[in-house]
Order: sequence, then structure tokens, then C-alpha cells
Amino acid sequence: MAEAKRFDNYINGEWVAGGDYSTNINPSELTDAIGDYAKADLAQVHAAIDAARAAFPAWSTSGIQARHDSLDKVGTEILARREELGTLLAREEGKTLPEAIGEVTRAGNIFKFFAGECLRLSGDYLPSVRPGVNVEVTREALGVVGLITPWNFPIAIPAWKIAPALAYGNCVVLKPADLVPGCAWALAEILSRAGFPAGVFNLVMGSGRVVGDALVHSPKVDGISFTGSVGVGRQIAVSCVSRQAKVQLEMGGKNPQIILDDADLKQAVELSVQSAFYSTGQRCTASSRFIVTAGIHDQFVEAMAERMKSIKVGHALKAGTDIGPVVSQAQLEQDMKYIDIGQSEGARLVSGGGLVTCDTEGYFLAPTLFADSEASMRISQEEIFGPVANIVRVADYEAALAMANDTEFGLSAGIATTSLKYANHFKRHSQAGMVMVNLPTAGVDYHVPFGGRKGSSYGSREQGRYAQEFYTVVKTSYIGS
Ligand SMILES: NC(=O)C1=CN([C@@H]2O[C@H](COP(=O)(O)OP(=O)(O)OC[C@H]3O[C@@H](n4cnc5c(N)ncnc54)[C@H](OP(=O)(O)O)[C@@H]3O)[C@@H](O)[C@H]2O)C=CC1
Ligand SMILES: O=C(O)CCC(=O)C(=O)O
Repeated sequence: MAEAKRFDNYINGEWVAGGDYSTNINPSELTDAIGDYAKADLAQVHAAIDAARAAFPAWSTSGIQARHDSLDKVGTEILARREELGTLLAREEGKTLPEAIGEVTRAGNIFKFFAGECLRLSGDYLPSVRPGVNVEVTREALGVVGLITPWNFPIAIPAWKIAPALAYGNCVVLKPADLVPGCAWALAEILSRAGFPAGVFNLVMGSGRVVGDALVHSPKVDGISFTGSVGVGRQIAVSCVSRQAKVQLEMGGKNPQIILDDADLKQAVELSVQSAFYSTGQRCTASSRFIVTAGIHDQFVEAMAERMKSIKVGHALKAGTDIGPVVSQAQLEQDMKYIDIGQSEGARLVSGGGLVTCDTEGYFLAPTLFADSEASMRISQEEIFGPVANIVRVADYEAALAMANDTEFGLSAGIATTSLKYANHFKRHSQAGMVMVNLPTAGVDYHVPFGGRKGSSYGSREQGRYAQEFYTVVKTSYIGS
């Protein structure tokens, strides 16, 4: 393996070497080392937090034109470099090049959107119940925010936390997932040249247990925005609440996709393949359980089996690949474990179930579909986070709705139907935060709220204007004459 290039942390406007580095490996090609990325120690994390604290008074009261211009510049550069950054993303995370370019485009658009938000800040000016008094309700920046991000969206998730944080006047310490530091570093490098004062944005790469934990427990960090697993998210919530820090969590899903008898079969199959298998099923919004009514069930199973024959698994950068590799050995083992569980629970394997051999050594797994599953099976209840899905047969819409809601999660939920009556009823009665009618459960817009209910999310929504709930605090001022 050739010696890899080193990438450092960004603290207080300087690039700072790590005591230790970890190698970022391409999951499509295990001999391809993308680079060595610094691992911050505790002293570096605290230096980043202190730099953010020191920068906060000036940044939180800075002019909105300057904030707009810097965020807009970041968005412009990301969009101009979408092919190059998309290639890096596909190389480090394993989603296909078109998907990766799409994600980079989303990140660029997010910076542009929040640049615009700087110019649309508003408040309320109200009469008081007392004569001669007026009331103002304004929003101020929360403070120093720690942003902890997962591996499955290496640039879009950092973007949708960093951009609103900076737009509303906060200072940021970003801790990206250890598996995919490359896009976060590239984003930090762009931010470092966009005109933000030293300390406003800081990057500390390294392990969750060291860097993430230090951010969560620091009394100098006013809020934590986290996306990742349920277990880690719940620990973070407990720590933050106990020290009265603000916390926002986006975690798992077990998203249902209902197919009703009256659905357009071809459309239902396409959107189901998208929901379950694209991006290698590694989306918290992916669907891994299809709930199908009796009249269309057998045709749907057959059509899915047929459609899955043409899905091409392969190197993320190779033209024609539909599904890239699983992100890591650990995630591959988790997916294989659930394939074994499905078989031992008695579900019928319709397609996939094993590894795929490609020209390069990587974590290639065939998209896997079970049928004849029961709602009580572990494969129907637990988040797998890979290209593994199952089909459960139900009698009618009412049974489908009940089963869709019978989960500890509530992120996204889909229905395929030509009936306006059922579509409207589902929109109202689904217990998910995001409902999709005749669309995949995954793949969302960047300018509207994102988030779930029940065990999937905690705190206020991310994205769009709703992001201000987390990144600002409200002040009520009374003005007498
Ligand atoms: N909802 C979603 O979007 C996602 C859900 N997941 C789910 O989580 C599972 C495991 O994925 P994984 O990446 O390990 O998820 P984690 O929850 O472990 O990681 C998410 C982020 O939290 C950090 N972290 C880990 N431990 C701590 C801690 N104690 N304190 C603070 N931060 C911490 C991680 O750092 P580090 O990378 O160094 O571990 C990473 O940056 C997946 O199989 C999937 O089920 C995963 C990714 C996204
Ligand atoms: O479905 C999407 O577009 C976003 C999914 C997501 O945010 C996630 O998987 O973490």
C-alpha cells in the first residue's frame, strides 16, 4: 500500500497535527487508502471548544451580510466541485457515484439555503396588555454547538447541521464519523477559506468515545446535535439533559412501506427497490419492511424477485453500478447476522442472501429479500441498516396501518396506492414524522423539516426554517415609554 497523505484537525483557524492518525479505506477496494486522518486527543477537543467559546461573542452579533456571503461562498464552491467531492464520497462511503454527486449537490444547496436564511431572520413586535408598553420576541444564537455525525451521509449531514448553526450565529465544533472523515475534512477546508473568523468553525476528527464524549460532557458546549445509533443517542440525551444542555437526536428507523391492492404494481416495485436497496440500504429513512395486502401480495413478491435480478452490485465508482458496497466489515457482519436470523425465524428467502464477488476486494452484499415473514420477527422489528428487507402479508388497509405503526420507531413511512381515501387516511394516522405517498421512504428535500417520532428522534426538527428551533433561543423584551 502506498504511503497515504495526512489530513489534520482544524482548530481556531489553524491546521493542527494529531498525535495519532487513522487510515480511511475505500470499502469498494480495500487496498485503496484514501488518506490518514488525525485523531484528536482530549487536549485538542478542549482547545476547539475554547476557541469556539472565545469566537462566540463577536460571531453571534456579526452582520448578517457577512454571514450570508461566507455561507453562500461555501455553497458555490461545493456545487462547483460536486464531481470531485462526489468521487471522494463514493470512495470513502461506498454509495454509487451518481448518488454521491447527488449528496454533494444537496450539501451545496443547503449552504445556499441557509445563506438566504441569514437575510430572512425575523421576530415579533407586539402590543403589551399594559398600556404604554411594547413587547419584542427575538431569537439569539444558542452558543457553542457540538455536532456529531454518522458515516452514511458524510457531507450532507455535516452540512445540514453546520449551515444553520453558523447562519443563526453559533460557533461549531464538528466531530464526523471515524469511518468517513474525508468529506468532513474537505468541507472544513472549504469553510477555512470562506471568511469565517478563527474559532467560529472547528473540526476535531477522532473516535466517538474520546472526542464525542468530551463534547457531550463539556459544560462549555451549549447544545449537541447528533445523528447515529439509538444506543449512543440515548446516552447523549441523558448526559445533556442532566447538565441542561440542549440536545437534538436523529436515530434509527424501521420504516414501513405499505403496498395496497390498488397500487400501480410497476411503480410500487420501483419505489420499493429504491427504498430498501439504494445507497446499500444504509439510510435511516430506508424501508426494510414491506406490508402488502393479500390481493396484490403474490404478484408483488414475484415482480420484486424479477426486478432484483437486474440490480448490479459493484464498485461504487464503476459506471452501471446500482448498489455499492456495505460501508465496513462490522456493518457487513451485522447485515449477515440478520440474514441468518431471518432464515432461522422461518422467513422465505426470495432473493440475495450472500456475498457478491467483484473485480476488487470489498464488502459486496447481494440485496436480500425475505417473504412469508411475520410482524413479530426480529427482521421486522429491528433496524438492520443494510440492503435487507422483508415482506409481510396482511388482509387489508386497516391491518397494514396497524402493522406499520407497530414499531418503537417513527421516522418515515410510505404507502403505494391509487386511492385518495387511503392516502389521506395514512397521512393523518401514520405515527411517522415523514409520510411518503407513491414515493420511496428515503430521499428527502433539503428545505423542509426532517425528523421522526417515537424512538427515532428527540428534540426539535432539523433542516429548513425549522432548524432555528434548535440553534436559537428566544428572548422576550418589554419596552416601556
Ligand atoms: N440514523 C442514522 O442516520 C444512522 C444510524 N446508524 C445506526 O447505528 C449503527 C451503528 O453505526 P455507528 O456509526 O457505529 O453509529 P454510532 O451511533 O456509534 O456513531 C454515530 C456518531 O456518534 C459518535 N459516537 C460514538 N460513540 C459515542 C459516544 N459515546 N459519545 C459521543 N459520540 C459517539 C460516532 O463516532 P465514531 O464514528 O468514532 O464511532 C459517530 O460520529 C448502524 O448499524 C445503524 O443501525 C448509523 C449511522 C447513521
Ligand atoms: O433519506 C434521505 O434523503 C436522508 C436520510 C438520512 O438522513 C439518513 O439516513 O441519515
